[in-house]
Amino acid sequence: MEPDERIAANGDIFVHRLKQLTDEEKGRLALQNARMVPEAKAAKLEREAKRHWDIFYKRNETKFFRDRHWTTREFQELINFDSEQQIVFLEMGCGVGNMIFPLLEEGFSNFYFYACDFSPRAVDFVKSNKLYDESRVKAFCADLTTDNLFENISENSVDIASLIFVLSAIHPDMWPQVAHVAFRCLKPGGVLLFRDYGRYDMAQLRFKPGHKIADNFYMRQDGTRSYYFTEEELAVLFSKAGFEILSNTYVQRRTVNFKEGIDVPRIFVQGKYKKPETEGKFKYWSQNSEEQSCFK
Ligand SMILES: C[S@@+](CC[C@H](N)C(=O)[O-])C[C@H]1O[C@@H](n2cnc3c(N)ncnc32)[C@H](O)[C@@H]1O
Repeated sequence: MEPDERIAANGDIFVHRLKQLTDEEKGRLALQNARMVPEAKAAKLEREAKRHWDIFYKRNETKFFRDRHWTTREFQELINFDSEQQIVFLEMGCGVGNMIFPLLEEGFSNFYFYACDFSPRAVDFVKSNKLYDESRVKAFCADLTTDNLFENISENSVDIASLIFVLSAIHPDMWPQVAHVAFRCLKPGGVLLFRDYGRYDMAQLRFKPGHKIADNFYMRQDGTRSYYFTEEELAVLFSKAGFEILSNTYVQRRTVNFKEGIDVPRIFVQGKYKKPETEGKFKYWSQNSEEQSCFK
């Protein structure tokens, strides 16, 4: 497949390419279909999603995810502010705070941080971090597939929100609700920063038969789930929620762990989605006529 060029609402050109599968990789994906997760079990995983993540944090405590030190490099929106300007930041699905604590450490004295997750244990870990300071951070429990975020956050009050490796953990049927919650909490002109797993990332290709729930949606051994996105489906999802797509593209990175001798290529999708200054007035950038017809 040739790289595909598109022009974003802000005039940037994206050059991107969906990973090409080798025959061996196609074989592995076909094998995953041989034994799917039974429907009843998939429904139970959905009902117990919060419990599985809470057990995940009980087992792994704060040791699993690394601090996200790349965020200011990848998301200039975090640093392109007048230092006098007061910024309200919300991390949606914060886990143990691997995004906000590196920012707090770097200063960001004009930021007020909100951080929420539906796992009470994750939120407790955020609150017990030595950098947690109630005058600068508020962590609380919220399920992004419901409205309960608004018990702690007012609508139209957030300048920057983030969804970092969170949407993939949520059932696809619930994504429009999550996108809608993000849209509602942002101020007009506010931006949602997004990163998550990309289609045919090595973690997707590694699943053995017995783990696939639906197309590109899998169950891990510990009962948490993961989806692998194309950039098109994210563009459609967030545009339908009312966002202007500032950027939305595959990024290729490597996961490196020298101690364990690991160095593997990864595929993520990264996006910046803006709530228009005047609601309803935005340009959708897709040149795909089928997708465009969704927005007419
Ligand atoms: C892969 S972790 C990422 C955590 C953090 N954003 C980071 O980058 O380290 C996914 C997080 O999403 C949270 N999560 C999953 N579904 C959620 C939901 N419906 N509402 C709120 N949080 C959710 C999980 O508890 C977990 O902390």
